[in-house]
Amino acid sequence: MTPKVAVPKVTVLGAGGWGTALALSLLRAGNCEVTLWARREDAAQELRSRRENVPYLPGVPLPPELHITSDLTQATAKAELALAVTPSVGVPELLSALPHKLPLVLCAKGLGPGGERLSELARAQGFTRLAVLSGPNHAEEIGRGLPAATVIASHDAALAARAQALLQSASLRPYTSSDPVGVELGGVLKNVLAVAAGMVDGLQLGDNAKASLLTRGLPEMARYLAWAGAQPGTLYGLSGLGDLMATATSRHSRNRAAGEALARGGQPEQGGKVVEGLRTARLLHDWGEQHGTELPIIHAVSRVAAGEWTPQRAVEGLMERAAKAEA
Ligand SMILES: NC(=O)C1=CN([C@@H]2O[C@H](COP(=O)(O)OP(=O)(O)OC[C@H]3O[C@@H](n4cnc5c(N)ncnc54)[C@H](O)[C@@H]3O)[C@@H](O)[C@H]2O)C=CC1
Ligand SMILES: O=C(CO)COP(=O)(O)O
Repeated sequence: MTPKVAVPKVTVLGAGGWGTALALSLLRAGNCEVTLWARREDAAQELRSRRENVPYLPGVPLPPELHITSDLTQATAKAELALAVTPSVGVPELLSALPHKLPLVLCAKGLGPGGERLSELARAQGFTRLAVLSGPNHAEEIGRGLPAATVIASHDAALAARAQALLQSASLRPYTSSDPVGVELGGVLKNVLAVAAGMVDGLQLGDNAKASLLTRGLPEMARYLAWAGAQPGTLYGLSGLGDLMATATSRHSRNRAAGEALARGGQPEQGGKVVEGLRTARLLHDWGEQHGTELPIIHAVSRVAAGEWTPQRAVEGLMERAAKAEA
């Protein structure tokens, strides 16, 4: 009799749109058993009974083999790997409830309460096996199995390769990277520029304005990434430019839609869905002031999001800056 080979178990922590899409991606890859953890038992029950994530990923069936629980101990007990996919504000609480030996792939695109990288928070809490996953990946498309690429970055090459092997499928192509700082921050900063792009859409300023704004946003991203110690080329990969292109132009992007709503005088956050770029804009704005670093577009988004400037005032402010060379 051939001995039974244990199937690896992977848990996805966070049952919003992105957590659900990643759980489906792991199932499609077919190399592990997958558990999806929801913070609230009523949400877990709803997912189990409807077999659909109606609030966050409607129209995508959840197959019967997807385990769903709100019991964190049960979700992580036998997991060889966990994907942390709550919004960034929920990450500190999640980390404090997890065993430090659990290998973690951080998938949120936001910063900690004091502007820390989420991987910095995790390391400070005692986690040693850490990776980040980021790229041009709208949950609405990945959830439906449309083809996409992403990046899994870690100083722990074996962990990045393992996560890559567990996620690689006909519809998702994960690359590995040894620059977790650059990969994590690309997804964080592009959200702010996506809000700005949404404002351009809302104000109907045209394609030239949007291309100019996004291109001039890149040096702002580069300044922050350089300060954080990222490798310079990472900004121009999938997790930087790639995600910026996807988010700033997509009908799916909550960040872009939030900017559009702000420009039209509406509410930026709708349906309980997280808009990371609004909070990130303020944290980066504060960092820029502290370090004397010019971040004019990020600064403008932060002012508009805080209700301190009108979107028109932000445009004037950007257009009336002193003349300078492009570099
Ligand atoms: N939606 C997308 O296409 C993508 C999202 N991301 C990032 O993934 C993270 C999660 O985003 P989504 O899944 O889209 O969010 P979502 O807005 O679809 O859902 C948020 C989920 O998190 C839960 N939640 C809220 N606060 C929580 C907390 N304190 N602790 C635990 N759970 C909490 C909510 O109940 C809900 O299930 C964000 O950082 C986002 O930027 C990254 C790539 C793609
Ligand atoms: O990060 C994303 C796509 O890569 C999702 O962007 P939004 O949060 O703006 O929807």
